[in-house]
Amino acid sequence: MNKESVGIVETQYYDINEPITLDSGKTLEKVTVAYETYGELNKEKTNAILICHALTGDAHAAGWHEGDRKPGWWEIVIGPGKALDTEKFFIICSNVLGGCKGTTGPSSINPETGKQYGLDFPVITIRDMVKVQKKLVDSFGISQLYAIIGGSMGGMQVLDWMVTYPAMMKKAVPIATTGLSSPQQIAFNEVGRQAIFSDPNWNNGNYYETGKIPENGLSLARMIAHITYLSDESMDIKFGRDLQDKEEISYDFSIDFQVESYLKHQGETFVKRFDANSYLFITKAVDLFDLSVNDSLIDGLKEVECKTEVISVDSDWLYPTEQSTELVTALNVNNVEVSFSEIKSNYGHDAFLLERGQLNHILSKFLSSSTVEDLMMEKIATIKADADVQDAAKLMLDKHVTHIPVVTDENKLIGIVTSWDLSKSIATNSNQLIDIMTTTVKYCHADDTIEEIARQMRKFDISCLPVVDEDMAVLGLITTDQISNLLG
Ligand SMILES: CC(=O)SCCNC(=O)CCNC(=O)[C@H](O)C(C)(C)COP(=O)(O)OP(=O)(O)OC[C@H]1O[C@@H](n2cnc3c(N)ncnc32)[C@H](O)[C@@H]1OP(=O)(O)O
Ligand SMILES: N[C@@H](CCO)C(=O)O
Repeated sequence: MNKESVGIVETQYYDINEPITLDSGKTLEKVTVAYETYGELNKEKTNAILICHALTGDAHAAGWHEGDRKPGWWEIVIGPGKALDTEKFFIICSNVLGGCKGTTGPSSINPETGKQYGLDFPVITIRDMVKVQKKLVDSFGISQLYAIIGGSMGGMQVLDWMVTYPAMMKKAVPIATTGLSSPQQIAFNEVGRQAIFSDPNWNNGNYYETGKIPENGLSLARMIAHITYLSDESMDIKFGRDLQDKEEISYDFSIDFQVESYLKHQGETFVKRFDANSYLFITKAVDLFDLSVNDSLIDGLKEVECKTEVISVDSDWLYPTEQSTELVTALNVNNVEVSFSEIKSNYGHDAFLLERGQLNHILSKFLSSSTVEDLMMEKIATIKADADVQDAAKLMLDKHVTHIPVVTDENKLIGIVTSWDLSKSIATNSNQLIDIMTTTVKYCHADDTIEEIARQMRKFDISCLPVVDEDMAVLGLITTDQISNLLG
């Protein structure tokens, strides 16, 4: 285990205690979500980052499960000192709805029958996966994520979050992905599904009790898909035309080339870790993904509010760079603050799982906070000047805060009341907020730099500043604790 790792971790489980209505109109009465977290959630709950996994990933993004020979799938970027620095951020990653690694999916028990769902599991969409993730995020009491990040199908979830819950994140990073699945992407998924359907062991999805799983079909599906995750160049570098365990070609249909052996290995290891029915449902969700409205991604992304970094891979022919630049264009047209990076790699699509240096560089640059807007708490408690001191005290206890901006009916800042002011009220025996609140209140703007306001806060020895717009309307609060937490 290397010293930048989060170390030994365990998957946890969250039961959603209400039915989930899906895009199809069907309902899942009971959903369990498998998830892992790394790092600490700060007391303002402003440092959470949600990681969304790709097609066959799971909640185990970083660290080690006891006894495993490999760490989580994104160990290269998650951990102390890495881009997703667990000394600053609270990282959450959950297994998707429909998966087979702890979250409810076709291999889970259907409460209505007491048997595995199989094909009785409803068809799900990326939005349904996101809906389930939102319930998990809500369960932590997080009202806004600092960022949401994911590659491939994980990038689709990121984009869906940006559209469905636009105020739920400050920053988003969709990687090696698309706003809608192309015919070629659907075609590869369909070939994989047909491989599973054609395996007699698949038995219309009823194989859990027969003990005979559709290994051949699932393995073939993975071999086909795996080719699309590589590039011609990387295959050439890895294998060339080298022979596997033989000096000469054998003129039969046994394995001659290393690449054949490699693909066989990829297929064989995959069937040990993945459920064939999950593969059907999740690839279907990918195929159905389409954020365009009236055939337009510009219309589809018009609700997006957060700062976005779109990342592609130059050798990715499955989710080519053009699909990322289409996203960038659509976000630009919608006045979203968007930046774009193309990873230079010969790995192909899977580069988003492998290119440690470039990913750490791009992600840490994008995630580092430079303006008040990046760090401030939104959706904060405010109070009117005609309230009494007891109302303010109750609000502070309820919301676990020590500073409340005092505002007019139009939400304009006219003062601030702090826990210190409340003690003044006892000393002076005054019950009206107006008598004890501070009216010469210092404030800042969303586009002020963190350095600038940190200097101001030090100079005036204050630990909290209201953030206002040009009309003095309150937008949020920023505290010295948040600044020191997230700047490290
Ligand atoms: C969110 C997520 O995406 S999670 C899911 C990600 N994980 C996967 O997709 C798992 C399968 N995919 C892979 O292994 C991907 O290629 C990656 C990106 C994860 C890893 O890539 P790389 O480190 O370049 O590994 P590579 O593609 O060379 O595969 C190495 C494996 O092939 C095996 N292999 C290499 N050459 C041969 C060969 N000639 N014959 C047989 N097996 C071979 C290695 O022994 C190794 O096996 P192991 O994984 O069981 O240890
Ligand atoms: N190889 C990764 C990426 C696919 O997009 C996976 O299997 O999830």
